[in-house]
Amino acid sequence: MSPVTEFLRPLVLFGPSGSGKSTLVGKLLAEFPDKFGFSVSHTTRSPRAGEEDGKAYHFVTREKFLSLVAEGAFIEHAEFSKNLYGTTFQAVRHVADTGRRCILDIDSQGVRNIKKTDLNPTYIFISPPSVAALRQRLLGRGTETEDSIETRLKASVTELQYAREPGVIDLVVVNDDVERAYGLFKKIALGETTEGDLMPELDS
Ligand SMILES: Nc1ncnc2c1ncn2[C@@H]1O[C@H](COP(=O)(O)OP(=O)(O)OP(=O)(O)O)[C@@H](O)[C@H]1O
Repeated sequence: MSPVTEFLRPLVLFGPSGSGKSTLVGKLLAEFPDKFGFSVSHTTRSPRAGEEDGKAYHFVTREKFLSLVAEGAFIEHAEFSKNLYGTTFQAVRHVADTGRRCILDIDSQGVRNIKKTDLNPTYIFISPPSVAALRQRLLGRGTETEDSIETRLKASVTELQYAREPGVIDLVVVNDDVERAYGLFKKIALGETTEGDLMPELDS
């Protein structure tokens, strides 16, 4: 693979809610706005004022969305407040066509779906240093109820078990100190050869 083709392989980030995926991606996009990008999602919700079709979202009818689901066009899709949202394989490929590396923040089911395709991304697991730190960060973010934190912590066990299966991930980044974690994440994202962190035990 040429260095350019190698760089344009999508970058899949997964890891428990609160492990710091958005934080790390936010820093990367701020530092390198022209090198990386997100895919444009499909949605059945109506456009808000100023939202252009194909930019914020691909706005489609429910009927069209469901036909795309039937064709297997989506990496992942979900329903929120009666509207469907999803990421198509095509939208991810399109980012590479514009010369940027596509970043995908998805859960383990999305990873399983991508593994059935020829998209050939690099899989990075963003791990918290401990479950206690994860709980603390979810609390500190102030976006979750106590119930939602417990649900997210339970779901994190599934994500971790899957990440530990042989061959699932390429590299681990432990988000302990954010600047250290970002330094490693940046190297991987830019396609530099580097070793990842060791997967922490995370049993307590
Ligand atoms: N290394 C770090 N040390 C301390 N706090 C951190 C660190 N990294 C991120 N945080 C904080 O932890 C919280 C969770 O981080 P973030 O929202 O990036 O997680 P996420 O993995 O994107 O979660 P979700 O999957 O729910 O979107 C945020 O409030 C963030 O500011």
